Amino acid sequence: MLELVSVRRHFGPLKVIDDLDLSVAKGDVLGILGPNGAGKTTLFNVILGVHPVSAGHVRFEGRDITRKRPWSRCQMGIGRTYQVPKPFSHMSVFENVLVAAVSGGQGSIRASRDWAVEVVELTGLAHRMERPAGELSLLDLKRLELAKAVACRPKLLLLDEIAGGLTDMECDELLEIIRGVHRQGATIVWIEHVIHALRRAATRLAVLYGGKIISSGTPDAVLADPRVREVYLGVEA
Ligand SMILES: Nc1ncnc2c1ncn2[C@@H]1O[C@H](COP(=O)(O)OP(=O)(O)OP(=O)(O)O)[C@@H](O)[C@H]1O
Repeated sequence: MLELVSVRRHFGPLKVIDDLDLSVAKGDVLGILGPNGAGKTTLFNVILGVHPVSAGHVRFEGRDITRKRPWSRCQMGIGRTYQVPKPFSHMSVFENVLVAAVSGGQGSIRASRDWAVEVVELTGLAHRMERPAGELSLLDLKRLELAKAVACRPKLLLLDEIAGGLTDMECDELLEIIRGVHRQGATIVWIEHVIHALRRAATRLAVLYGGKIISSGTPDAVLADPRVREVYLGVEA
C-alpha cells in the first residue's frame, strides 16, 4: 500500500531521514518506535507531503506521489492524527467531525452528516456530540482527533502518539476504538511511546534511529533485538 524508497529529508546539515526504505502492506498495523527526536513525526510529514523529500520516492497504492500536495494525498486516502489535538474548540464535537466528513468525503452534505454520526458512534463520542470541543477531557480529545481523521475515510491512517498522557484504562479504551477502525478496513501506521499498547495492536514494529529503520519485524522479535534494547529501551545488550 505504501512504499518509501531511499527517502531523505534533511534540514540544512541535519539528516533527520537518511536513505530510508519502508513498506507497509494493506491490512498492516505498523508500530513505529524510536527515541525523542529520531525523526518519527518528520517521517509522517514526508509521507503526507507536508515536508517535500530531499531525495527518494514515496509510492501509495502503486502510484508515485512524491510530488503530490498534502490535500491531494488526503483525497487519495491518507489520513493522520496530530500529537497535540487542536479541534475547533468553540464548535461542538459533532460539528468538528462533520467538517472533516465534508472535507474528506465525496458525497452529498446529507451523506456526510450520516457518516459523521457513524464516526461519532464508532469513536465512543455519541454522549458528547453537542459538547463544545474545548470542554473535553484528554481521552475525549484523543477520541475526537481520531474521529476527525476517520471521518476523511482514510485507507491509510497515520497515528502520532495518540495514547500519550492517558492512564492505562483510558489507553485500553482507545485501543479498542483503534482496533474497530482497523477492522473496518484501514491500514494503520502508529508512532507511539506507550509500548504495551503498541505491542497489543501492531502486526509489525519498526524502530527509527539515526534517520534509518534499524530493526523491523514481529513485535516480540523487535523488542528482543539487542540494538533496540540498547538505543531505545535503555537496557544494555
Ligand atoms: N521544520 C524543521 N526544521 C528544522 N528541524 C526540524 C524541523 N522539523 C523537525 N526538525 C528536527 O528534526 C529532528 C526530528 O524531529 P521529529 O519531531 O521528527 O522527532 P520525533 O522522533 O517525532 O520526536 P518525538 O518522539 O519527541 O516526538 C529534531 O531534531 C527536530 O528538531
